[in-house]
Amino acid sequence: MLRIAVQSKGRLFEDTMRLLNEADIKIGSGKRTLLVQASNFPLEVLYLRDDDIPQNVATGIADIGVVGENEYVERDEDAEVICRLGFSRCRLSLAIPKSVEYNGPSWFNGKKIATSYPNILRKYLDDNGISAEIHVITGSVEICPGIGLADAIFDIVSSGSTLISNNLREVERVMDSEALLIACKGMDKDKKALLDEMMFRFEAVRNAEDKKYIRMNVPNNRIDEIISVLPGLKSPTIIPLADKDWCSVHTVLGEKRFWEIIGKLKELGAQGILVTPIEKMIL
Ligand SMILES: Nc1ncnc2c1ncn2[C@@H]1O[C@H](COP(=O)(O)OP(=O)(O)OP(=O)(O)O)[C@@H](O)[C@H]1O
Ligand SMILES: O=P(O)(O)OC[C@H]1O[C@H](OP(=O)(O)OP(=O)(O)O)[C@H](O)[C@@H]1O
Ligand SMILES: [Mg+2]
Repeated sequence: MLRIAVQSKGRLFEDTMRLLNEADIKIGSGKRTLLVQASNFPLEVLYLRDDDIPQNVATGIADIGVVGENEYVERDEDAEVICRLGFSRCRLSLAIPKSVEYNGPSWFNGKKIATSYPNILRKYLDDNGISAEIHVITGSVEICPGIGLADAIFDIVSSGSTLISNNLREVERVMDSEALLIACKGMDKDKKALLDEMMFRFEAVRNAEDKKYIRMNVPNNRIDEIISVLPGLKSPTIIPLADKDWCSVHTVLGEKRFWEIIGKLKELGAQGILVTPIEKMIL
């Protein structure tokens, strides 16, 4: 049985549960139960505060865990990164009161900076030869300059709206972050096999994420031209229609050039173009 540490509530919870759900791993929603077993996969979920996830994984209390890169780097625990998950994207930045003039990182010399990430901040200050005081606070960091607790802050920024509503402006972007899947080093063979199975499923969902399955009717005399604009997996599927002059072409399109390719297909005479999402894709 593999044990995964998941944030019990907060920003990471829903996307982590969605990931497990997409891999067809079913977890009951036993409210207030902190250890829940999946009904169709040898996995149990240990719900924790995100701050505690790196240590619990490093010490093998949980075999794997989902945690923000910011927390993983801050805790500096001996767990390994298995993959980047692409959600909970944010950054750790330095911000100062918006009316104050800023002349570069040396501005922070002699200043007091409030943060929940003292280790990452200390490293940044040392790397840049800045001598500043760090005031550690576990939440509501953005309020600190406004109440005279600090001159500046170092905290998570995503849309920037929390900074704006506290009259702050971002001046240095120090680190980008996203959710990570981390694992205990030296997992045994059986657990490693379960992790590989989970990774295979995640991969199948991820491969399909920005892809669409498209079907269209095409006049036979334009098939070669149509195929030349399609970037399909190997080559498109072509199915004859009852009308002998037409056929149905099926393929997979990425979202990036989707509308450009659809435009070309229409120009080349494709009709009745159907677009459907793909749930999983095994390459
Ligand atoms: N505004 C945001 N946009 C995107 N990602 C964010 C944002 N705020 C936080 N995150 C990411 O989500 C993680 C969890 O954030 P959350 O605010 O739920 O943490 P928390 O309050 O420390 O929760 P806990 O109670 O588990 O300690 C952060 O460590 C960060 O990686
Ligand atoms: O740039 P923004 O989009 O405004 O996001 C940044 C804010 O989001 C997080 O807080 P959250 O909203 O999760 O509340 P919390 O302070 O209770 O964790 C983080 O601590 C910042 O305060
Ligand atoms: Mg936390």
